[in-house]
Amino acid sequence: MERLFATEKLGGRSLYRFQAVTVFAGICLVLCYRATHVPKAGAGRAAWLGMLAAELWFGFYWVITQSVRWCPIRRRTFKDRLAARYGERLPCVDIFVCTADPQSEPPSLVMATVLSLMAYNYPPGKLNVYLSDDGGSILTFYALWETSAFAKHWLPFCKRYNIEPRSPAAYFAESDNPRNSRSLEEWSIVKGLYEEMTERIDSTVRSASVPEEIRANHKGFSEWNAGITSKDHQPIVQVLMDGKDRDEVDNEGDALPTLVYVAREKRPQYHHNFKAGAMNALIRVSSAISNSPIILNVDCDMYSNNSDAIRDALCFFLDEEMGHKIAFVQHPQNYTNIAKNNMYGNSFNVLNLVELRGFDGVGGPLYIGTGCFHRREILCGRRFTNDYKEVWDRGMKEKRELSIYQTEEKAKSLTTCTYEHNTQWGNEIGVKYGFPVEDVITGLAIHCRGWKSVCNNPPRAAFMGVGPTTLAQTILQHKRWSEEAPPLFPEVMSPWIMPFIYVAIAKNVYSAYEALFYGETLRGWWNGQRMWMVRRTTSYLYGTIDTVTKLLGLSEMGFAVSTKVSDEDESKRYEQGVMEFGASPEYVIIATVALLNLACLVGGLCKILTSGEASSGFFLQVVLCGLPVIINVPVYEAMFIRKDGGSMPFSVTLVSIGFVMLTLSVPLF
Ligand SMILES: O=c1ccn([C@@H]2O[C@H](COP(=O)(O)OP(=O)(O)O[C@H]3O[C@H](CO)[C@@H](O)[C@H](O)[C@H]3O)[C@@H](O)[C@H]2O)c(=O)[nH]1
Ligand SMILES: [Mn+2]
Repeated sequence: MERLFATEKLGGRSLYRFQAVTVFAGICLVLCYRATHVPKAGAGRAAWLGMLAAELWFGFYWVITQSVRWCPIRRRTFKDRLAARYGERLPCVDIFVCTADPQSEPPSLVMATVLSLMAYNYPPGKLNVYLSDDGGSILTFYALWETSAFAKHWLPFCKRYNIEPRSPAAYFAESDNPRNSRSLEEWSIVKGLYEEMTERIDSTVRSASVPEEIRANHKGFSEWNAGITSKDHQPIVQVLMDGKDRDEVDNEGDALPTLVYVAREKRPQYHHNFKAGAMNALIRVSSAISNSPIILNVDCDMYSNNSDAIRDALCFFLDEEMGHKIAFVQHPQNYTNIAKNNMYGNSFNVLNLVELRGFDGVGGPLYIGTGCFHRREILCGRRFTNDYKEVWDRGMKEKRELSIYQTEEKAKSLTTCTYEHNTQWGNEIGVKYGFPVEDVITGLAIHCRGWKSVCNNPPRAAFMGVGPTTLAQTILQHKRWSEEAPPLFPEVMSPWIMPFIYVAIAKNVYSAYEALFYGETLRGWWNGQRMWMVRRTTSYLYGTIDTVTKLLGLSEMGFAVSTKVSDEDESKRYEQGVMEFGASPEYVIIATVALLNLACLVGGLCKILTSGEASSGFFLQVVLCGLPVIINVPVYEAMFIRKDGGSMPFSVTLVSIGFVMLTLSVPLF
């Protein structure tokens, strides 16, 4: 039987492999140099030990990171074969969207995501969209209620003109007129309706309350009585559209997807486990309402950009030869709002195009929390066995046994605070608890149970999201995701200098080449290097400290939701590619590191000039300080030149100068 997908090796890897192997050889030589050049006690032994540790660590890092990049693969799907074999006899799909806070995640943005997912090119009766609202907010519920009405215009419009993308926000932002001139009149009507709806949602969110006359329109509003707060409320489950209801049709008389609002119970005395907790509540709520064998989950800012993505994913799951081994199909995270030249290093081209595919070549990519199709059974903890048969017609029943009201009540009982007590939820079942990167750990656990995963990256990206637009947001995100002395180097004329120079140059030149090859700019690569430095000294440091204090039981895990909007000045600077600083400890670290490098460079140059030591091992040290100084130019600008609202606050500059003087005054070894 013809396969539903093809796997191809990514070509052109010989250059890469040459680079990886020779750099590795270089690292070995560097270590040889260390081993044969041990300074006498007192004469820099401590610094020598520090360098040795750093080089050993780098060697280890090199072997680990290169092994997953060794043989990346690319997948291609054959949707025509899927159509020929199955027609519209396709499985039901449940789609989960998570939102947490109407202030940092504006409901109108979330609704554009919801609409894009409802509009998939897929039998609507088989689609079920669930919105989890961890903010438990009537504003979000109101926005979803508006959306259920607008969907009746939007869905037939999308299908008639076969438009892409199907997020109305992204679609109308793309151009001022429709690509298909036949649709002009309808295009204007739908656009008008969309803008009016967005305006109503935004102004309701601004006023922070829903007027009485609107509340009268749907029974769901009555859930919000006076006492409700986002941290203290009963479970709420409201089916806003029922795909199984024959009378529920769009403006053309076609069936509609099911649309459900979910706010799991929250009480201050119970831990809610953030997004992982929301996902597990959704798994159970959906099992009572639609129980589809396939689950797609996206973050609220990740809209569907390719209406065929479900059919694409099914080409993997339904493939006769491999499908039964595949637990999940992960799509890369693409962002629409990447600043010029990737200022904050948030463009993941290389990650998406090399690393996810590299993982795919060795058993499957990680689960990265969004843009991922799972099989329900496997997400719920099933181990791999060769004889497992998926029940593809799950959730297909024409009629429910319970009424909608009874179904909602049952679903509510599955999302109470105590439901999971003394169960395996969050451990063996569902998404794992206790890690800020719940997604990665959950994916690894699935691999440990014997399953494989695949990475799919169709030519038209399946999902598009909003990346962080300020430095603070980026540091925060990466924090969550992670939880000089006497001549140290060989002299310029010594042959020992070769491996040092080779490792440094080959690694960086190759990484720049790779970035260019995958569509970044040189500036973008350069900015990415700066962000690596910033992240290593802030996010990962904080993450490590957090993890250690948590292990010692001194603090608890948190999940700070990243903001999806920024103020006008901030956005302007973001668009112009000007970095945004502020007054908190991470900026002190950034400024101190930058100043220290500058001080070392100046010190080193002075020493060379005054004592003519240019031929000594100092040369490499100066280069090593010089590079970070060049990379840090935007930081010096923010400290000493810029005067705008995003420049480095004077207090931060002052404190970091203090730190630098303190460091330099301590005699090292
Ligand atoms: O208590 C919470 C906290 C967050 N979220 C949702 O989780 C998603 C991700 O949160 P966000 O603040 O956007 O974090 P990011 O760093 O952008 O998320 C990335 O990293 C997370 C792990 O740290 C993954 O879960 C995400 O899928 C991945 O996109 C959003 O839709 C939130 O609404 C909840 O539902 N409940
Ligand atoms: Mn996000």
